[in-house]
Amino acid sequence: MVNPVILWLRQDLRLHDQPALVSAAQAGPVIPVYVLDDEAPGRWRMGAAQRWWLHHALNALGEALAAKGSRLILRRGSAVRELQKLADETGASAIHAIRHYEPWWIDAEEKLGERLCLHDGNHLAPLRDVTTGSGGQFKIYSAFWRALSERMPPEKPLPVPHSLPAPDHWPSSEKLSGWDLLPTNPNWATGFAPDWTPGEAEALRKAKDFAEEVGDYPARRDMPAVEGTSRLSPHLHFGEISPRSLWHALGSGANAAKFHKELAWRDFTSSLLLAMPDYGDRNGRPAFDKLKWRKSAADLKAWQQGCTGYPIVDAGMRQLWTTGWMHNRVRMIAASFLIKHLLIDWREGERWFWDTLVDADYGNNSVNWQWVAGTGVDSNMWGRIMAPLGQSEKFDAGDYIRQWVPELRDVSDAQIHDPEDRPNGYPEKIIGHREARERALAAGRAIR
Ligand SMILES: Cc1cc2nc3c(=O)[nH]c(=O)nc-3n(C[C@H](O)[C@H](O)[C@H](O)COP(=O)(O)OP(=O)(O)OC[C@H]3O[C@@H](n4cnc5c(N)ncnc54)[C@H](O)[C@@H]3O)c2cc1C
Repeated sequence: MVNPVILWLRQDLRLHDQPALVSAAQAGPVIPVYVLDDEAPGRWRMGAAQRWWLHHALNALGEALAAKGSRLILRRGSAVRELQKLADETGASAIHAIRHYEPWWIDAEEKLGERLCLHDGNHLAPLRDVTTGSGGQFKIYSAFWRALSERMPPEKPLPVPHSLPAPDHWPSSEKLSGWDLLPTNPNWATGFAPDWTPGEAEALRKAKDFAEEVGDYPARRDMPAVEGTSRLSPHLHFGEISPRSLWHALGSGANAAKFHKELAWRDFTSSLLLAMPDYGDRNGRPAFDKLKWRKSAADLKAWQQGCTGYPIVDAGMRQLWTTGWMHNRVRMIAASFLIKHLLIDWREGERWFWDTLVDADYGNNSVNWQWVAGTGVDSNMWGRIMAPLGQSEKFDAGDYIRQWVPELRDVSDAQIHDPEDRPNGYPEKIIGHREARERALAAGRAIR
């Protein structure tokens, strides 16, 4: 009898280009398992919007595995404990998994020891190998990109194995419905379903469709009113499509060059976590530890609920609440507004995004928040204060605002970015731009 092997699935919920799956299938009968681990990440346990996604993604993966004569085993608790238990129960000889860079996963991987066979596959390149001349992690994206580009294009994606050998006896599995991942009472996710279909099949379909449009990406990616980006971020976060599959789906021509460069940001943020695992909690520049943040529950709530009186900010925050996603340009504007206009600690915004984004990703979220704040190792730009009204006009956000802020539905193009009359109870500005700017600059000067 050949001992089975465990395939430990995390943010790599796919069958195509799945090196851990391919190796496991070559080694023996495969037991695919997903462990819902709310212990290891501590305060970074999966947020509510991600849980909605996870429920549907696991359903889809279970069906895809069943079509191959396999199953998805579900367990809940500490991943290390549950995997050790499962290995003892089944006599599994090894655990195969794709490498991840969140600090809690690195810790779990170390605890599993020699039993664990790790494979690269969720990034464009193995990130421990993309280093500076002195062997450290890059702190600046442009330098990281130069080093990564030398290794591009990435390796060709692996095909789905023809068959998945099943064990003689399947171990027990928990029921997905028992995990209560979907919101009830109230069901705040009713706006998610029209926008999203979690799962590998949809991720691959979207990548194929986007290949037709990728040439327009540079011109359209900053315009929130048009669908000019791939909207693949939650699929990438949950590993329903691998970045190298996506790279190759779009071709290596000049058309896709800008997109490839944006996709590489994902690799950069994971790579930065290797050097600074607590980046989600700690200023990249310690000088900012002394910054006097304002504590205002009322202002934070106004921002979260999209009631700041700045239409572009409010549209973004309402898009986020309704759909679990926000356009990248608007994420920058809304984040800058919280940090600079309201002078509220970037970590408050980061936590809100963590709970409300379907694509919430420890590396991408923390690095981008710190980048906008100017507190990060990759930016020193406290003084860069985005002007929300100017940004709204520049990127032609009128129709986007009308879509997400119904109070302003009938406002003219001339008025939409900063309506003089505030129709239908739309609030006055929470603070004037000039006043906010001066306050933020003064706070920055005080820590010099
Ligand atoms: C304050 C703030 C917080 C953010 N939090 C997250 C987050 O939690 N999760 C997340 O995936 N992205 C985050 N981003 C980055 C970016 O906004 C999203 O990746 C992007 O909007 C997703 O939409 P898309 O898939 O259509 O992007 P596309 O433009 O189609 O890009 C394709 C992919 O490239 C990667 N990518 C693109 N831009 C970035 C970037 N700046 N940083 C890292 N990866 C990038 C993403 O995986 C994205 O899906 C954040 C940005 C800001 C300013």
